[in-house]
Amino acid sequence: MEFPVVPNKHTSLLHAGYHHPIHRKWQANAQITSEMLMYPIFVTDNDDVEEKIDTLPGQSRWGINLLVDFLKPLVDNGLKSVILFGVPVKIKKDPVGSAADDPNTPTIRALHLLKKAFPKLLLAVDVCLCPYTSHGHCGVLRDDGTIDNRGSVRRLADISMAYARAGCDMIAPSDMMDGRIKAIKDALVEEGIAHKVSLMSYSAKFASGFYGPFRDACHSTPGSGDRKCYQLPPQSRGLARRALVRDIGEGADVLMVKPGTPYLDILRDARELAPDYPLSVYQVSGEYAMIWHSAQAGVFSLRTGVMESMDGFLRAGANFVLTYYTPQILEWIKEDSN
Ligand SMILES: NCc1[nH]cc(CCC(=O)O)c1CC(=O)O
Ligand SMILES: [Zn+2]
Ligand SMILES: [Zn+2]
Repeated sequence: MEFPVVPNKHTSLLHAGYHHPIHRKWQANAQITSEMLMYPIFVTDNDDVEEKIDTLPGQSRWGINLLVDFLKPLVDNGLKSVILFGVPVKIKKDPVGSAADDPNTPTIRALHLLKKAFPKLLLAVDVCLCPYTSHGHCGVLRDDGTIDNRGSVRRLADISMAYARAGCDMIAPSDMMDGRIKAIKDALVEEGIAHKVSLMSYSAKFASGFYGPFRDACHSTPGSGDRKCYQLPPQSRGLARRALVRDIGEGADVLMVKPGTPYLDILRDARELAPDYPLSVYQVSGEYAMIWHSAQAGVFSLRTGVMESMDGFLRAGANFVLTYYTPQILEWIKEDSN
C-alpha cells in the first residue's frame, strides 16, 4: 500500500482522530441504518397461534392471522424488508415438496396479505424444498438417494414463479442446486417480470454447524444423511469464490454469504469479486443463539455483542444483513438518533 504522505514524526499520532465521539463516527467505513436490515420471519399455517421457538429465544413461528399485528410496530419503527420462511404443519410433505407452491402454503398466503398491509415493505421469500419434502432434503432425490439436480432446478423455478405471482419483490433460493439461478432468471424473463422481481442468491452458503436452531424452527432437518453434497465445505475458500462468480454469470442480482461471522474472509472476497453488486450476509440462527446466550451469561451486553458483529459485516463489505436481531437494532438506531 502506498502511504499518502511522506511519514514524519506526527503521522504516527492517531488518538486525535478518535477522542471526540463524532470524530470516531468519521472513522467508520459504514454505519448500520434501517435499510441495511432484513428480518427473517417464520410463517406457519397454524393460523391463530404464535409458537415460540425454544432454540431461538425471542423468535416465533407466526400464524397468518397474527402476522400483521406482529409486524405493524416494527414497520413503524423503520423495518424496510423481510424474508419469509414457510413452515407448513398442516400440508402434507411428499418427495417433490408439492406443498411449497400449493396456493394454501403459508408463504403464498402471507405474500398476498403483507403486500396489502404494508405496500412499501420489501418482501423476499426463501425458496427451498426442505421444509416441504418428506425426506427433508433441499432438492428432489433419485432412487439411489442422491440429488437429482435437473429435477430439483425445475421444481425450484416453478416454486419461484408461484411466489413471484403472489407478489414477492425478491426470490432467494437457498437450496444450492447447480444452475438454479439461471433457471429462475430465465423463468422470470419468460414471465415478463424480471424487471420487478429480483433474484438474491445464497451464493456462498456453507455446510455449517450453525443452522441447528433454524432447522428446529422449520422442522427441516434431513431425515437421513446431511447437506454436504450441495452446501460448501467450510474449509474451502476456492469453491466459495467459484460459486460467487458462477452465480453472477447466471444472472443473480444480489449475492449472499452465509453464515456471517465465521466467514468474514469470504464476505471480503465477495466484495472484491463483485464490487458493483449488492452484497448481503446472513447472521444465521446459531450465531444469533450464541450471542444471545453469551449476553445471558454476562460475557457482554446484548447490544455490544450484536452491534460489534454488525460492524464486522459492514467493514468486510456487506450492504445489508439478514438478522433475527432486526427488531432490537431498529430500537437501538432510534435511541441513538434522539
Ligand atoms: N435451505 C434451508 C435453509 N435456509 C436458511 C437456513 C439457515 C438459516 C439459519 O440458520 O438461520 C437453512 C438451513 C440449512 O440449509 O440447513
Ligand atoms: Zn433447504
Ligand atoms: Zn453425495
